Amino acid sequence: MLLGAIADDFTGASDLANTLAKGGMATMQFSGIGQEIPACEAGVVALKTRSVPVADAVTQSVEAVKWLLDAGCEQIIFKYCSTFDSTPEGNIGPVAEALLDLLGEETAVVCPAFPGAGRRLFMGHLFVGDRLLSETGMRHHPLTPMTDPDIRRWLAVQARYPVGSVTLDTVRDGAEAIRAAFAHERNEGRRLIVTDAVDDADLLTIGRAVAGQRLVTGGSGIAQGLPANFRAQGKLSASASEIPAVAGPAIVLCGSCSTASQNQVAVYAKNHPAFALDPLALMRGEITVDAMTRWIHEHKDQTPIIYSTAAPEAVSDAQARFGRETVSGRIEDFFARLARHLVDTGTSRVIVGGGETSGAVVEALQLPSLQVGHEIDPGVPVLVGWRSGHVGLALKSGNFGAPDFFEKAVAEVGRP
Ligand SMILES: Nc1ncnc2c1ncn2[C@@H]1O[C@H](COP(=O)(O)OP(=O)(O)OP(=O)(O)O)[C@@H](O)[C@H]1O
Ligand SMILES: O=C(O)[C@@H](O)C(=O)CO
Repeated sequence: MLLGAIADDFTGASDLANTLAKGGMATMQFSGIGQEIPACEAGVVALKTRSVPVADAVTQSVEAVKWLLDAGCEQIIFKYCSTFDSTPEGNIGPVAEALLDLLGEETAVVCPAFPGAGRRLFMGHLFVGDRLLSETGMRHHPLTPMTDPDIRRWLAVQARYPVGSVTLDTVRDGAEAIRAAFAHERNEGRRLIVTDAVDDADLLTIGRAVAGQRLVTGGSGIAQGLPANFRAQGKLSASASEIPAVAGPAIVLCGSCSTASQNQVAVYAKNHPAFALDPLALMRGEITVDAMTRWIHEHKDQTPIIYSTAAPEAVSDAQARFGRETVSGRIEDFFARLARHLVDTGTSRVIVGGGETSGAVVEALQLPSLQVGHEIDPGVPVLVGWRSGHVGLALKSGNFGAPDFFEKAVAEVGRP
């Protein structure tokens, strides 16, 4: 393995794995660490560290990176969300600083931009489409509400060391200019350097500038330019990886409350049986995995969707009654147990909406290694794992995908 990555959630991991696979690297996605490593050039370890306590996120990230280094990785990517999902405590700053220390690097780029999904960084400010981050639905995120679009200021609250900045004018001056700007920031004692990128060409330029740096941090966009650095050194094989076909019943599970997910659920529910999981009923123990499975099996020919997706007011109401972590945990746990029960009773294709939800589901399915296949929509590839048979998956980040994403995913997951 040449290039190793840790991602702070599972959909983020498959988003990054998708970028690396499209860049021509033989790529695997791992759930946690310690398993046997199949032959590959890039490996992305999916963690579930976005919303855990800071110390846990740091420990898990450091352990995973040590495992990747042992596997031979020359460069490490720390992948977080293209909407920089984090809180004033972390976890992006503390994890990035711990990795700098581990890797013996003084600086690392910080660039969440992903223009293909409308995330652009200009003058340190993050935009989603034509809106500042804090003016989008991210303001109401159930776990990491993003209320400040200035990534330099938001990261500075989390970080121990002063935060640096390289703006678009320098990026457009080319890779040498970026390297010089990084050196300047380092001399000023600034270690994490928020770097603007507005289009894919900017990300490719930044990719060239960070060739040879041990740590790169960002959204999946930052990885676009990295395969070329390894190819230029003659280190990549030419063969494309292939995934096996997976036939059999599919299920759609959505625990994401993002604006895009709300629309996608509504579109899918027009033509498929749909069950809205009510968090209050779940908390009262009125919905069981057994009962849900019976309902799903009755409708299995029409590929039903189960969703907890709800509007911000309903989410706040449930959180106010039971506490944010408690209600999130209960919903994630339900989806996880349901997915495991379904796969163990014949479902072979699982489409999940939401990063935390995907993490809970993949962990419950105990799929240590996932092969990365073709792209369904930007940032969402088809994945295939093994649990007493092949299991096809799509893990959709909350805000990714076209309105008809779930319909498309049902058609694409399982296709080799
Ligand atoms: N109706 C609800 N009320 C309260 N919390 C909910 C509700 N539905 C889902 N949740 C919780 O909100 C969180 C949503 O996070 P998740 O990462 O799955 O989606 P997302 O943030 O939209 O996706 P991504 O992280 O990929 O952008 C989960 O912990 C989930 O259990
Ligand atoms: O970067 C993104 O937006 C996604 O890969 C993600 O991490 C959402 O959970």
